[in-house]
Amino acid sequence: MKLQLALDLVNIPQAIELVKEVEEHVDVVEIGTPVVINEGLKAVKEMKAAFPNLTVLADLKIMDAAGYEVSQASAAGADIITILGAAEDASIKGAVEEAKKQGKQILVDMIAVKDIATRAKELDELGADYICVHTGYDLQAQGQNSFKDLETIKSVVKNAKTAIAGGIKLETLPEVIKAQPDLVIVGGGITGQEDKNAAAAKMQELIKQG
Ligand SMILES: O=C(CO)[C@H](O)[C@H](O)COP(=O)(O)O
Repeated sequence: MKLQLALDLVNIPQAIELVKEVEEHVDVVEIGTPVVINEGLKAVKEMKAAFPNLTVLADLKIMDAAGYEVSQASAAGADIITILGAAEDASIKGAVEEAKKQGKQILVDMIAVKDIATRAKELDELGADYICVHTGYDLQAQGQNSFKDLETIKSVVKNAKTAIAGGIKLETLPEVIKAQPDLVIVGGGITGQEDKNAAAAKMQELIKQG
């Protein structure tokens, strides 16, 4: 099980400073969608240049023109690129094919997918590297989470790794760990803490204990 730090509400210098604080305790650094919208793939490029040994995920949430967008994110240095599970199969195939060509990986974000079990099974067969259940900010605000959806994908997915994102905090992490995803994605649960290093360290400790 690995820990991914999601950076969403920062600019590039703030993102780099934040990673310096927690680098030793995280496995993957995510350049979040708002950062890519504000700063472009330059954010991925600068993060990879600053931390060449860290795995960098570009949270592009691709919906179309998938092969092209994966090729651009790969050229910027992303190791993992996200596409939406709601995208057409042709787009998923395009993303997977291009990622394979570039030696990169695809994480499929299940945000807004209604029939999680059926779609996860299909995405697994289409060759996704990761399938990620995700409660976005707008549904977190309504008190929702993805813990049940994680169990659902764990029961149907045969090849892909599983991931979970959306409002995970130190207090809720034990429940997530119980379901044994391959990747736990945490944004505000680390970046919103006064002592970010301590928060990331504690989370990584719990994750390592499994
Ligand atoms: O992709 C995202 C929002 O669309 C976030 O990166 C993801 O939800 C993790 O952040 P947080 O732990 O703050 O919810």
